[in-house]
Amino acid sequence: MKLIAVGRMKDRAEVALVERYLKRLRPKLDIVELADGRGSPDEIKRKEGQAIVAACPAQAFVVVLDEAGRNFSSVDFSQNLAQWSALGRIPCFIIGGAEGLDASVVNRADATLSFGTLTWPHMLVRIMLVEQIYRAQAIAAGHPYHRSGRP
Ligand SMILES: C[S@@+](CC[C@H](N)C(=O)[O-])C[C@H]1O[C@@H](n2cnc3c(N)ncnc32)[C@H](O)[C@@H]1O
Repeated sequence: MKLIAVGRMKDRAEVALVERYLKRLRPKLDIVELADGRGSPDEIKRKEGQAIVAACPAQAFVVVLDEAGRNFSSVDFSQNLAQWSALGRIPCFIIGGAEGLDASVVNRADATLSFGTLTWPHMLVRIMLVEQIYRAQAIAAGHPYHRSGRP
C-alpha cells in the first residue's frame, strides 16, 4: 500500500505517532511525501495536484482523504480495504496540503474517505489514517486491538 501526502512531517511527536502504527502494518505502507507547492492558493493546488497524480502508480486504487468524502465505520473500512486490496491494484491513499486538493486529484479517486465534516490538519489526518489502517488490519485478523463495544 502507498500513501501520498503533501508536506514533510518534521515534528518528532507526530513522527513517533506515525511510526507507532507504521511498524505494525502488514502489508506495509510506503509513504511518499511531496513538497508544499508555492504561489497563489490556486497555483499551489494545481502544482501539488500534478505532483500527486504523477506519483500515483498507473494501476493504483486511489483513495482520497476528503472531508466531503464517504464516512465509514472502522469495520466497514476494514471490509472495504480488504476488497480494494483483492482487486490486485495497489491501494494508494492521498492527503492534501494546507490548501486542500485540486479537482484533478478528486477526479482521479476510486474511493473517498472522510474523517467527518470537520477540517483536520493534514499531519493529524496522516496519524489518524495509519491508526485506522492498523485497526482495519486488526479487525480483519480478529486481533483484540479493536473492541467495538457497541450492542
Ligand atoms: C488542512 S486540510 C485542507 C483544508 C482545505 N482548506 C480544504 O478545504 O480542503 C489538508 C488535507 O487533510 C485532509 N483532511 C482534512 N480534513 C479531513 C477530514 N475531515 N476527512 C478526511 N480528510 C481530511 C484532506 O486530504 C485535505 O486536503
